[in-house]
Amino acid sequence: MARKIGSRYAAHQILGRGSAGTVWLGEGPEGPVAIKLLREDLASDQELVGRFVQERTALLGLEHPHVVSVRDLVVDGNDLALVMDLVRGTDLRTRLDRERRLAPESAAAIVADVADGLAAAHAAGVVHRDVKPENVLLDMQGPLGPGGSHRALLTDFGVAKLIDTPRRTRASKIIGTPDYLAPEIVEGLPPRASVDIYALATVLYELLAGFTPFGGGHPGAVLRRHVTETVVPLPGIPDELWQLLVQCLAKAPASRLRAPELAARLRELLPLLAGMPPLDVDEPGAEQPEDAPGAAEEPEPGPGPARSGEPVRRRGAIPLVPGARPAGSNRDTHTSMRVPAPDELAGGARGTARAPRASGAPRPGSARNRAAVRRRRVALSAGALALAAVVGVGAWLATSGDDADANPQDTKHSAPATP
Ligand SMILES: Nc1ncnc2c1ncn2[C@@H]1O[C@H](COP(=O)(O)OP(=O)(O)OP(=O)(O)O)[C@@H](O)[C@H]1O
Repeated sequence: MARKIGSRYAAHQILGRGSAGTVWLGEGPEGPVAIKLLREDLASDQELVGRFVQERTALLGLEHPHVVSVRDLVVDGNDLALVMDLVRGTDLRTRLDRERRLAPESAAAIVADVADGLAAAHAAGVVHRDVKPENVLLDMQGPLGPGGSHRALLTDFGVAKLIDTPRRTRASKIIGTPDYLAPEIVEGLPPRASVDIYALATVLYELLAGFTPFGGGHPGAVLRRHVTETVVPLPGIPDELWQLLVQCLAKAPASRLRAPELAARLRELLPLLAGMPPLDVDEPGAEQPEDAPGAAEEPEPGPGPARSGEPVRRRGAIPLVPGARPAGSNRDTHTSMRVPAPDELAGGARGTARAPRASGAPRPGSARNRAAVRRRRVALSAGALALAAVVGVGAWLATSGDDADANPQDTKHSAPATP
């Protein structure tokens, strides 16, 4: 039976669940819609209410074929709901979990679409701050694009922010998902449009490789790698595409391309990439999870294909919403965390990021390598414990809100930013 949402909408069927609520297939006065309904037990949570309002605010007046439009915000008793354009399809994470890696042409076409959506958001003065495969929807009803890919749309502007909000002090809090966080965010600088480019380049790398360039293990180690490590080339990637990736993953924000240029450059590359199969990249170092603090108690594999054909499980993010992980979901969600001090970033909880290797090359986690890994782990454990102490789980969840230009959701104030 349909559930009424306010006076104008009815929710018919669950399409998916996120950390803060459920997305329903619904009906409104103008036809089918998607309705994101805040979980009832979270209705009194000002932080999450702020996210819903923020999403509506950020997208006011933004209409673009590669952005999911928000049509309405409904407040009705305990119900708080965002009414969005319905995208008939799936999200990019689901597709990536299913296929492990995408063909370069398809990956480039999807990322070009998202870059177009970002270009529109940036032109409207909005930085998304949480670009990741979970927040890209694929429209499977529309016509197919290059490489047989579906039109991609950027969604979930719940932590979006106006680009030029003045700020007085260095940020003390990080909002985002560790694997996709630009180094300047980790260093406490204000989020500019270039953070979205870095995150989107990370997504492109992930679509091609099956894992993110700096992900895996303890969140503190992931943050540090963004700042200190350089990305390792993917075997078999065409040089032009690699150069584009490297430029957009530059540590210096000013060196990255802007969104319209990224979209254009990717589209120029499509003929070159046409017909190329997915890259032959095998899983990164199998020793990865063992190095992480607490890894012994958590036998989950790191990024890369999971054992026994299970979907990939990524660690490294602590849900912003306590107890919010949807049943059966292995998704990370965005996180609110403390900015590490410079000396914390300089030291290493772990050695280097996982080096991609061509399929068939010796596995870093093989018996041959295990003794060396063990030796290295002993040497690293002191550093790992030190970093875990300063960037520990408790700190991530209990950050103090002294960020000078924090969003409503950052500081638990309820007033939304206005454009
Ligand atoms: N506009 C939409 N049209 C169709 N399906 C949607 C739409 N928005 C979201 N969904 C579906 O609902 C699911 C949950 O979306 P939601 O934005 O709540 O969560 P998420 O982004 O996966 O996680 P989180 O909110 O925790 O970051 C998505 O994975 C997608 O499958």
